[in-house]
Parts: sequence; C-alpha cells; structure tokens
Amino acid sequence: MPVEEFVAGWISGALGLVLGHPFDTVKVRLQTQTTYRGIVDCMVKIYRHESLLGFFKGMSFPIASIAVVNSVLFGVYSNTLLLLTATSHQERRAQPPSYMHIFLAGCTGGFLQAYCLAPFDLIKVRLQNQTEPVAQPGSPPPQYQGPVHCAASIFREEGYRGLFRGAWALMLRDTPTMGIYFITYEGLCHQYTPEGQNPSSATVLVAGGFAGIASWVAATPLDVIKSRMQMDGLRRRVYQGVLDCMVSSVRQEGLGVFFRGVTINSARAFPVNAVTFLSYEYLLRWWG
Ligand SMILES: CN(C)C(=N)NCCC[C@H](N)C(=O)O
Repeated sequence: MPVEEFVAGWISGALGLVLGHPFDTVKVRLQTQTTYRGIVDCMVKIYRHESLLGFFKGMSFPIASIAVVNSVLFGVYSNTLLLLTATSHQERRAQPPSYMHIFLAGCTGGFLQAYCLAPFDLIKVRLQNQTEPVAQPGSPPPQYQGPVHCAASIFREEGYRGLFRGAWALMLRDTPTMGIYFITYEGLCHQYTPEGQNPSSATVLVAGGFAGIASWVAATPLDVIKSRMQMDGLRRRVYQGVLDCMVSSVRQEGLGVFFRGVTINSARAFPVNAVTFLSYEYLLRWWG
C-alpha cells in the first residue's frame, strides 16, 4: 500500500487548516448561535470581545488531528482508486480513471475519515462555541479549559458514546460530498490540462478551490445539523436524532436554516482547498 499519499494528505491538510480556521470559527458561531446579525457582525464581535485569538479557538486539536483525518481521506481515496483501476497516482494522468471510480473512491475516503474526525470535530465545535474572552483575570473560567479538558469532561459526563455525538450527521455529510470533492477536482484538472500532462499550478489552485466550494455547498445542510447535534449536550437534550433535528430546525427557522454559513463556508473553502491540493500534488511529484 503506497504511504506517500497519507503523508502528503497530512501536510497539505495542515496548511489548509491554519489558513481556514478563522473562517471556520465564524461559521460555527453563525450556525449554532442567534446573537450575530451576519458574517461582519460576528467577526467584529469576536474581535472586540475575544481579540484576534478568538478566531483561533479550538485550533490546536484539529492541527493534531489533521494528521489522522486528512491522511485517511487522501490515503484511502488514492488506495481505493489503486484497487479499482490498478493505476498509481503518477499513472493516472496518462490513464485517467472514470468519474464513477473517482466518486466511489472519494465516498470511501469520506466515510472512513468521518469516523476518525467525529471526536476531534466535536471538541473543536464545543470550544469554538465558548464565547468567554480568552484568559480574563477574575472572571469565571469557561466550561472547557482546553481540548484535553473538553474531551475528559465529555467522556466523564456522557461516556465514550458522548465523544461521537453528531457522528451520524458527519458521516452523512462527508460520504457523498467527498465524492463530489474529488470529481470536481479531477474533472476541472482534466478539462484544462493537455492529454497526459500534469496540471499546472494555476489549474490545481483553481480546481482545488472550486472542489472545496462545490463540496461545501452540498455539505452545508448536513453541516448545520451536525453542528447542532454536537452542541446538544447531556444536560440540555433537545434533539432525538438527525431527522428530529432537521424537522425542528426547519419548523422553527424555515428552510433557510439549511444554508446557514454557506457563504462563509465557500469563502473559506476556496483558499483552504486550493492550498491543500497544490501542496498535495507537489509533495507527490517531488517524492515520485
Ligand atoms: C464536508 N466537506 C464538504 C468537506 N470536508 N469537503 C472537503 C474539504 C476538506 C478540507 N479539509 C476542508 O476543510 O475544506
């Protein structure tokens, strides 16, 4: 099993993650809290109350977890394609796989990465939703003092299964949308690259950026549900499950609820995934 894809997936994911985390914090707040009037209002409030550091809340854990999550996504994707088409990453430029194979490999990568991502994503969302200013002397400490404390508290209060709160919604979100992600990327690269050649850096950047946007637009409805399920704690249990969360969110806020955060998700997705694919392609070419 080729392992370079796993390592390249990890490094490229980490680069994308740092770039996109401030957008991600704004998105999570908009999806789960009703105190903000929009993206700008949310950014101004975070900056005023929590300083620049507020945008980077909950980032240390995803940085550590991206090693697992992105390497599983890219590693499983590439190795599934190898199984389906018997071609390595390098050979795929000369013998491009069918879109059906790309979609299936993307879905497989998305499904398995969702399982690894679930506890890390839960902790990130819980930390991002703490609105207390960072380190104010004299004020009561926030509920969670950091990622390890957050994980330990969830485990203590809700058990092992508590760490997987929202995992179903996450799997439903990621399985098809990762298929869309890789199809868009490969399709655009194929369209704008002469037969048998590697795509140029500009093509990779644009294809990666649009792959990010396409997959996030498709993922946003379940992303909203996932974030709400993750904030639904043991003491204040509001939703019975994914379907109940969907129905009661639509009843209370209308269909528009499914598109909460779609603008910020797309704005974040372009640079994050442009950088992710560019570094992934270059690392593999460099090692190949
Ligand atoms: C849930 N969806 C749509 C995705 N995860 N799409 C792929 C993008 C992955 C990238 N690390 C990012 O966070 O944008």
